Amino acid sequence: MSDMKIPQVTAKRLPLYYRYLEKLHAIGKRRVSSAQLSDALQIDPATIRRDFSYLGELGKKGYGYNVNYLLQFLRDFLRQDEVTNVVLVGVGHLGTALLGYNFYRSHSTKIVAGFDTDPGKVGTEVEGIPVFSMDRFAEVRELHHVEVAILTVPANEAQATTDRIVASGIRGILNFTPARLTVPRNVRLHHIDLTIELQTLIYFLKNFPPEEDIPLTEDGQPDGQG
Ligand SMILES: NC(=O)c1ccc[n+]([C@@H]2O[C@H](COP(=O)([O-])OP(=O)(O)OC[C@H]3O[C@@H](n4cnc5c(N)ncnc54)[C@H](O)[C@@H]3O)[C@@H](O)[C@H]2O)c1
Repeated sequence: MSDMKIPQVTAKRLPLYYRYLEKLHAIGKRRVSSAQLSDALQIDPATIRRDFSYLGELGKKGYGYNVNYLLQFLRDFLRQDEVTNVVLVGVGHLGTALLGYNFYRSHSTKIVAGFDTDPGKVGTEVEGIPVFSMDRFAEVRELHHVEVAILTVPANEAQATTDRIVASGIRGILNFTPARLTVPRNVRLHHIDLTIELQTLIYFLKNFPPEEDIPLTEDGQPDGQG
């Protein structure tokens, strides 16, 4: 169904419709008219009708659209149910916090397993997520079709761990360690360095103070701004 040819402008609007329909569904609404959708999303009703016409016979004249049906249709179309499984390596302080967070705002990403070398952690569950030994990495990765790993091991373990998980089939790494990692060209590496983020914030605060910090002249104009 998602291979259906629809104009790009329409395809871009589909997630907007989807999110709004999800809201309607959550409050128990069963029907919606193109005029109501138009009001809520600020999209011309004719455009909405045309967009939906690309998707097939979805609405009846004078009845509007069935929220449930439309939602299911768009869900299939957008494959919103498809979840990307992710693993986390290094279930320490930061790793535990991230397992607890588990990207709860996204329905499409989920940490399915943690890995650690500490025998005291292996075989336990942290925030309901099982922790495995590194020996089982390849097996668990394959079982859950995981291509993305979050790295929260100590910096001096980061490169060796990276080499190991990449050899097991990981193709994307979110690196929270301060280590500068080397990966093959077919692996995507994203680095999150909280120290640099914090220092950048402090630098900007010092050198480019927010508006409120600019001293005002007596008549309320920013000082030295003419
Ligand atoms: N804690 C923070 O606020 C914070 C913030 C930013 C970045 N970091 C970085 O994140 C990383 C983790 O920090 P932390 O405070 O959670 O450390 P931590 O020592 O609490 O946790 C590290 C975990 O990794 C495990 N581990 C060690 N070697 C391993 C290996 N080879 N394979 C798998 N697991 C291994 C340890 O057993 C431990 O559970 C560090 O590199 C740190 O610099 C931490």
